[in-house]
Amino acid sequence: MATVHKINEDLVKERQKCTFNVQELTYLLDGGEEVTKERREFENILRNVKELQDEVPEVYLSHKERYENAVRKTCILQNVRNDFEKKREVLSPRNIFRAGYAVIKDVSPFFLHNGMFVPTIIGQGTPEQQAEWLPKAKAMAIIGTYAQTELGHGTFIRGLETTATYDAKTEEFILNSPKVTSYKWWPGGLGTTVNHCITVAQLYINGKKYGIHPFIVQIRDLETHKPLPGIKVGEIGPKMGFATANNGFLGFQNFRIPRKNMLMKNAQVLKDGTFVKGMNEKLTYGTMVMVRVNIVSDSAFHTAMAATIAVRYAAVRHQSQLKAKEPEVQIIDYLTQQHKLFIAIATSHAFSNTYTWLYQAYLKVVEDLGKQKQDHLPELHALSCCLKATSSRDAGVIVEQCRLACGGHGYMASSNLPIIYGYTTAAITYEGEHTVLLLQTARYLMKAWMSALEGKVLAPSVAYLVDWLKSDKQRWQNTPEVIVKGFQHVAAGKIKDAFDAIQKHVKAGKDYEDAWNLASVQLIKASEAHSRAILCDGYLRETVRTSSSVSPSLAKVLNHLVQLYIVYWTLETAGDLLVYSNIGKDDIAVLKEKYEELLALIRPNAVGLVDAFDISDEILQSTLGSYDGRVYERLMEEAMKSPLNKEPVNQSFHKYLKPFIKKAKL
Ligand SMILES: CCCCCCCCCC/C=C\CCCCCCC/C=C/C(=O)SCCNC(=O)CCNC(=O)[C@H](O)C(C)(C)COP(=O)(O)OP(=O)(O)OC[C@H]1O[C@@H](n2cnc3c(N)ncnc32)[C@H](O)[C@@H]1OP(=O)(O)O
Ligand SMILES: Cc1cc2nc3c(=O)[nH]c(=O)nc-3n(C[C@H](O)[C@H](O)[C@H](O)COP(=O)(O)OP(=O)(O)OC[C@H]3O[C@@H](n4cnc5c(N)ncnc54)[C@H](O)[C@@H]3O)c2cc1C
Repeated sequence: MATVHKINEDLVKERQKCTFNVQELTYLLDGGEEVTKERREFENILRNVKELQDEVPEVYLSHKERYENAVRKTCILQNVRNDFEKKREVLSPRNIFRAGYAVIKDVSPFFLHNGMFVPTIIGQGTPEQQAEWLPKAKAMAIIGTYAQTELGHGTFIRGLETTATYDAKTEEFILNSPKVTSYKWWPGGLGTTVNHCITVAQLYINGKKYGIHPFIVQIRDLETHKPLPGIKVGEIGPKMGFATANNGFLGFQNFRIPRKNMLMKNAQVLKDGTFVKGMNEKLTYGTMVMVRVNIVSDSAFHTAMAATIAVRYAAVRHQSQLKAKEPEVQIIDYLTQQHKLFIAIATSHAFSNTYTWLYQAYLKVVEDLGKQKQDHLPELHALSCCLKATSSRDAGVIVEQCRLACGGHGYMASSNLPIIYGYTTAAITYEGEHTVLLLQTARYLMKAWMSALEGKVLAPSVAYLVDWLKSDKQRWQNTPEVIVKGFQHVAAGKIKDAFDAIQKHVKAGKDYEDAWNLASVQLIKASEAHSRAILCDGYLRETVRTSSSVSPSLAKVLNHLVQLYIVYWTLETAGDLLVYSNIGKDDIAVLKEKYEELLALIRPNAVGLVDAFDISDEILQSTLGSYDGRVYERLMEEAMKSPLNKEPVNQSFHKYLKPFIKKAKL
């Protein structure tokens, strides 16, 4: 029988202090009691699968062993999931995504199968293609990835070099990787796991180039798993994180695939080689839009993980005295510690709320596209780009801040903060590099500004530009609503400045593209300011909306969190607000006090708030963040698992140290 340990006394006291119902908040964050129950049930089943327990912590395994262990466990996870779904409803993707952390610890080699391969078939395939590939893909009879990036190009996908040349005689495409730079590079699971992939390649028909399109390609034999003739595939080697994601490379040499393997929901190639244009060529980029939306949710989860670890640890950890002769204090009682941590909790809520409305906006666009309507696509693209960029970047900063807040122990692998940092920061680069995505949003903002100047009606997310042009700056008040307006004024002011800078360069004789480049630092600042205004506005609106449907005690805490988020960012961007809004120095002084008040109000609920994220110990994988708070015992237990502690004297002593010391004595 498993030993039951006492919960750390500080954590017991913290939980007693909590002023709201933790369970109620968990249900709210999950999207309903049923979702929470489903998640807990599934996590509970996984907890009891003996084969999923690691005898040796993964960190001590070699690169190869780690990967093999991840594949072994991912297969078990998939089987458990299948059994679960036979008896009950299909698990929500977010619940499987969370459970994956309990099993794989790092990133699953199947990550891209569920995350991009299946969604691309759904988003880019015709009904016939879906009927052919989806059942096999969903049942995992075939396993796939998304192979777009190449050694030479990741951002500029119009520059991809893999070619798909149509041969009308055989009704096939011939895939080729003409140069080393045209090799696919990065796709998760490609290294040694998948047997299929979506390959994004330049289409050629009768010597004419038709741009990039997605193709389903089988790359390995389904029986032997050997690469098919004409395929060169392998793993790219160790990275900063993503240790078990099995990222790979792939090259083609006259590799033929049937015509029906080009995903043709948008553009089509007919048997005789006629090219039929799609409604909008950018719809080929649809999977990326979907993943960018999902990354906002991932960022919320990664931030919640780091906050849970660091807040519980801060409640357990005592260090230094505030007053002489008094006991050492819990480090969570240092205001500087609260400053580092409470924003982490609020940020996770901000991203969850943002994801909720952004995902609805995404679904609406998908529905519209089904009716051949694409009016909201540019706005969705602009929003998904800047919110992916800002949420992943903020999450990276927050996770690192949480690590620093745990002092030396945060640097331990067993805290799990390094792995969380690895996958959080990867998201800043993948699915569209940070700066590049901000610049995509900036393109939209420049057009919106021009439309505002022309008096046109703007899309809701940029409608504030019209208000800004119409009215004088509003009289400042230190209320969340007026502060959000202030963020909109900053965004509008920066958008105007960037626009004017471009115009200035153009007037001075520069090409528009050069003028754009010269103004691009201002453009990304405008995009960042726009993101912050959107995040604060959306978070505030969602909080007001949900507050009416939850208990008053919870509504109060949610209100403290949203205020903290807004005031934190006011103080962080005070310089900008002073330039672009009516805020005064005195208002900032008042807000500094307000911020300290909010920290004090949140303090008794800090542990309750991270408990409400309801991240099980198996998912958290952290010596510092476990529910029972046995921090020191767990650190010691984990240290004892080091292979170096398995023998009293390591052989290197006899081999190297002893002769070395002897020589030194002579
Ligand atoms: C253990 C079990 C686990 C189970 C798990 C279950 C999981 C389920 C839940 C899953 C949750 C999360 C899953 C996450 C999976 C994450 C996997 C991550 C791994 C990483 C993958 C990758 O990185 S894939 C590769 C991504 N690559 C990129 O993002 C490339 C970035 N570059 C681009 O997008 C383009 O090249 C760029 C947009 C920068 C430029 O394109 P270009 O064609 O040159 O266009 P422009 O000239 O700049 O613009 C022309 C106009 O087009 C408009 N536009 C551009 N893009 C879009 C678009 N996507 N949609 C609409 N419109 C677009 C642009 O705005 C311009 O318009 P304008 O009017 O002319 O201004
Ligand atoms: C962990 C991880 C997993 C990945 N998984 C996959 C996968 O499964 N499938 C897949 O296809 N790809 C994958 N990728 C690749 C990823 O999508 C690309 O790395 C990403 O899109 C960035 O492209 P890049 O590497 O070419 O960077 P680059 O574009 O070369 O960026 C380098 C620098 O140049 C700057 N830059 C580039 N273009 C511009 C511009 N127009 N204006 C201003 N600055 C610019 C960037 O801001 C950046 O600072 C993965 C990457 C990582 C790190």
